[in-house]
Amino acid sequence: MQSLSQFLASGSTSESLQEVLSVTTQTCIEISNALKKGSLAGILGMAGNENVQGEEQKKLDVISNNMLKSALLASPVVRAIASEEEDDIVPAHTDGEYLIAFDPLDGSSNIDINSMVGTIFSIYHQTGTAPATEADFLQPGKNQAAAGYVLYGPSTMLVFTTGNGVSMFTLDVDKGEFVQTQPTVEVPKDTQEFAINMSNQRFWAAPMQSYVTDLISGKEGPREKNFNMRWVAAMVGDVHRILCRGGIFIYPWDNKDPSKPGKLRLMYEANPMGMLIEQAGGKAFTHTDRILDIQPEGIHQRVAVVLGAANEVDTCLSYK
Ligand SMILES: O=P(O)(O)OC[C@H]1O[C@](O)(COP(=O)(O)O)[C@@H](O)[C@@H]1O
Ligand SMILES: [Mg+2]
Ligand SMILES: [Mg+2]
Repeated sequence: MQSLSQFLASGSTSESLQEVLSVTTQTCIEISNALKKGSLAGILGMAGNENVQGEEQKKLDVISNNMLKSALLASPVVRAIASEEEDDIVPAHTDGEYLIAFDPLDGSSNIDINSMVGTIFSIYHQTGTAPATEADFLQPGKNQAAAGYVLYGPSTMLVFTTGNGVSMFTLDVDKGEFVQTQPTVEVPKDTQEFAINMSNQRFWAAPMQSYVTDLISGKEGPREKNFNMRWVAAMVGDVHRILCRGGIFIYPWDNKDPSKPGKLRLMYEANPMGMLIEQAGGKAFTHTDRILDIQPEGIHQRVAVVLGAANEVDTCLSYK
């Protein structure tokens, strides 16, 4: 089995992109090791701060953010970073070539119950002669040079794309390196499994209410088949399941909190996952637009997300 470094060196990935991927994934191995210690290392629980989006930070949100931030800022190929846990972008090297946006710990509410969490990253190639600014990050997701995540589950897995399909790697804990365990990934076009937080049902728009009502009506309803439901409460876990066995994941628009009509972040969650899903043959939309075409207006922008099995995404969006 190929190690990550062998895989990267054998393809067409530039040396500088290999460096960014290597720094990011090595740091994720360190995060994985920290997570394995859990309570023993005193790293669970609240940090006592809020992030820029008004969310309570867990200690591990802060720890994983600091680990990625310091490792990436030290790399000469990095031009700047943006993180869900940082108010503003952080410029690194003016002559660096890459902008990296990341969600250092996705699924924070799972940390204290020892359930799945992950790190999601999105990489853009961008050069310039002045220090990077927020405007440099405001590019549509279709410009991503690479995107991926590390899932900290029963095993630690790396899933990423550089625009030539998706491959999966598993952490060999004895060697401390990722090895390729699945060279190609394809999301089947049809599915009988959906993921949505049903507790928000009353806050959704009418078309989403109708779509989900039809799903749960099963064989006796208009869809004439039974659907199963799963919700990991960590997008990284739900998307991983879809890449492994198919399905549709939805975090729709809702009117629960008018300041957050979509919960998921465009730059740190929707764009990287959108690229992975498209590269695996699926679709990724808001209620109206292809996610990767959205021109971002701010680094912490939130969007509605409907992604996964191509035909099921089409069916969901056909409800008006
Ligand atoms: O609280 P809910 O509605 O179950 O939301 C879960 C969603 O929120 C998120 O946890 C948000 O991510 P963070 O943990 O990075 O804030 C997604 O991963 C997940 O899909
Ligand atoms: Mg997240
Ligand atoms: Mg997070």
